[in-house]
Amino acid sequence: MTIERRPLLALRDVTQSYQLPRTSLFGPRSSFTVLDGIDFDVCAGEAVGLVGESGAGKTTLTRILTGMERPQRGQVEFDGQDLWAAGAAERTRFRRSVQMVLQNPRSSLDPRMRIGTALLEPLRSLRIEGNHTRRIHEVLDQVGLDRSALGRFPHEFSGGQLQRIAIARALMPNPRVLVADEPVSALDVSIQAQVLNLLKDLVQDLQLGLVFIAHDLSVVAYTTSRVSVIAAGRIVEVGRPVELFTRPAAPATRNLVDAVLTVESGLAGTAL
Ligand SMILES: Nc1ncnc2c1ncn2[C@@H]1O[C@H](COP(=O)(O)OP(=O)(O)OP(=O)(O)O)[C@@H](O)[C@H]1O
Repeated sequence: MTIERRPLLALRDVTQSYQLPRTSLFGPRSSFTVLDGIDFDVCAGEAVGLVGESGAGKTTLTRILTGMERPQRGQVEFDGQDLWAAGAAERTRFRRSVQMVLQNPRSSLDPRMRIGTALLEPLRSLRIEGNHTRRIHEVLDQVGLDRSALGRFPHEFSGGQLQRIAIARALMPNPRVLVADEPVSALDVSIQAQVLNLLKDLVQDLQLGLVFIAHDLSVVAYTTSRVSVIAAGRIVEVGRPVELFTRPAAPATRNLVDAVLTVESGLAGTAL
């Protein structure tokens, strides 16, 4: 018996291009295709990875996936509904349901705002009503932070704790999908695993969909069960991370794996 996969969030045949500036006063404007026929999805309780060289299109894909940019062609589907064809109520539901975790919590959290206020902020901006204090306590428990954090400022926390706070902030609207763009690359290696384990636990416990973008292939392999490789705006390979990274088929995947091996052999050659 085959179990039907029902994606929570999906891109279907998404294409995006940008107009380039004219090279002469009356010359034609040419365009640059950043994403070309992209299919990408995530189900509830699933962590999927997105890897690709710099400039491959990851940021643009993320902006479209989170509704920040409208694709020129193709669909963004959330819970089976076309985001850009949906009405205002559906759009609002989407904005609450898909949240981002950014790379550097030191720059994504306002240094002058106490943590309690920072956690309330998404509820205010998304006009979510209810018992906010109870919600804050619930979310602090989910990310393993003490309530004493609420009255403190960002500079009083370590990088790992701050990323927990940033994850808590993303969880406040009770999303169904988290999109994490390099969530541990600004952290010490020793605490990266703690944040990755937290994300993995949240995927299981809350049945979240997680889209995980990172340069570090070992981090992607640890966190996700399926990876898409993007190169020059196209998805060139999809598979289970360990298989993909040990037996890459697409040249772009091979390049990513070779880049890791080059760095590792370079490090092995340095006298520490
Ligand atoms: N608004 C824009 N106008 C023109 N070109 C753009 C625009 N946004 C992105 N690009 C180009 O599209 C390509 C893909 O960019 P994108 O930022 O999505 O890549 P990326 O994979 O996220 O790279 P990185 O990992 O370096 O952030 C790049 O060549 C970039 O210069």
